[in-house]
Amino acid sequence: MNAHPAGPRHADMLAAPHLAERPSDPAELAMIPANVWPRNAVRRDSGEVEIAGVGLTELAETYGTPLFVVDEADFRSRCADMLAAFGPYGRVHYASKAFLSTQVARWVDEEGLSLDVCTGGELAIARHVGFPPERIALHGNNKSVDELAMALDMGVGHIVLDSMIEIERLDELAGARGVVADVLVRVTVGVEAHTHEFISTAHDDQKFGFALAGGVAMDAVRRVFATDNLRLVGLHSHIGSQIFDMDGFEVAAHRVLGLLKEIVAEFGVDKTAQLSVVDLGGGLGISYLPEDDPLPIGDVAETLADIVRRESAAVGLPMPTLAVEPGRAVAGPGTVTLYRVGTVKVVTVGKNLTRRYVSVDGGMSDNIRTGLYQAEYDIRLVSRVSQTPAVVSRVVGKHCESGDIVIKDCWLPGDVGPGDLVAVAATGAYCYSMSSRYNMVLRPAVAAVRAGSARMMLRRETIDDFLALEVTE
Ligand SMILES: Cc1ncc(COP(=O)(O)O)c(C=O)c1O
Ligand SMILES: N[C@@H](CCCC[NH3+])C(=O)O
Repeated sequence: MNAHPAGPRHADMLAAPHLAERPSDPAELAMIPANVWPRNAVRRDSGEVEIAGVGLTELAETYGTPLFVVDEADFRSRCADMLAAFGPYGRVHYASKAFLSTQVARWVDEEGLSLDVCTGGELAIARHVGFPPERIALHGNNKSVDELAMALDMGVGHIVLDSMIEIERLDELAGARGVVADVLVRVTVGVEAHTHEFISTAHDDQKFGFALAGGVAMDAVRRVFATDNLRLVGLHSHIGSQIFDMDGFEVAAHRVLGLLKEIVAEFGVDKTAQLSVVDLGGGLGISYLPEDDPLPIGDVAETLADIVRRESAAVGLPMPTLAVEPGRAVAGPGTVTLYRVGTVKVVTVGKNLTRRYVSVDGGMSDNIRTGLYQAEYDIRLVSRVSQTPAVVSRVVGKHCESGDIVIKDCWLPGDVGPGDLVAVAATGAYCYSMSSRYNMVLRPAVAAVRAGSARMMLRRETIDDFLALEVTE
């Protein structure tokens, strides 16, 4: 039974026509969907939500809001799941762009994963914690001379080549140091992954890698073989992000193995013996909404391994080492962003049509994904439960931008108001790491919770941090 009067229901559904039916039972709004929220998140009998035994109200009081709350055991268990699933076939590199801090780098190391970095900054964090360099891979479409030199000096495991200029640059740098650098060639396989345009990376018209089309990738391989100081150890492909459908990986593997066959045919089995890695990149999707249903990671690993085994057999090559680079699937689900509600406003947007704006104390500076990709999230009132019927709400931030939307349309209890705590789930990937200083809003703190206690991972930014950059005469 729907407890809300028919008129307003009609009105607010019109304001958000794509939203699912109004939850008829307030308990539905109070639930914490296990497939979206951190593994150790539960709602207590008191109504408050806890993560790993620590109440979110207490966390807000201790550290302030907005606050990223990281369930450490969740992060570590996803590393372990990845290793269990892919370990038998090869290697797992955590894509640190999703979220990196010194503590995260240590967790990744302790859990036995390798680490992908894309910049000197990410590399520096890895170096700072003594991450074993042989388990680090360096990516990036525009690595500077300094970044390449730093990677060589650290002795990283391999570097993923992305342009002809970079091949020359790295060859020279390696030669000057008297070392031979292990490299992968990043191949753009021409696949449109079923994802947002800005996060799909293997269609032809974009900036990453060497195109298979027109023989560009093969030319890059030839150039690498012609150098004195580079050793080609594998091929790399990354087709995009937040992918649920394995078809894109199948096409990618087919094309990468096709190229491998060409390489072996041209250079012979002996000269290509070291060429043993096929890296299919990252992109494994996660549940942002309760209805999202990605394949279990074990099934993903088996499917990818089957594809690579089949495709290599088809071209008469042995099964290569399969490498993957998940970022979101490791870091995403174990973190929530905790906000405090500041204001609520009901705005008339048409005849008999209103929209309710719930403003929180963060916004596009801590989560740009809604604005950039029209990303959708699950949000819950976490400081209490409410018996008030659900109302369509738009959760917005505090920035001077009408596009500063955290959640475009969602159901929240009708009495959510100033002082309430709400939390947005699955914000562990690409939220803090893509955060900005817009409007001089301080970057949130990040706290880790584990077995009933909390500690700071990254403190909140301060005005003094801003002022420290200012150069005064
Ligand atoms: C080369 C490469 N590897 C790995 C990743 C990680 O992707 P995801 O976080 O979707 O697993 C990315 C980002 O999409 C990437 O560009
Ligand atoms: N940053 C994107 C994905 C691209 C990641 C790097 N290639 C996201 O938030 O989904």
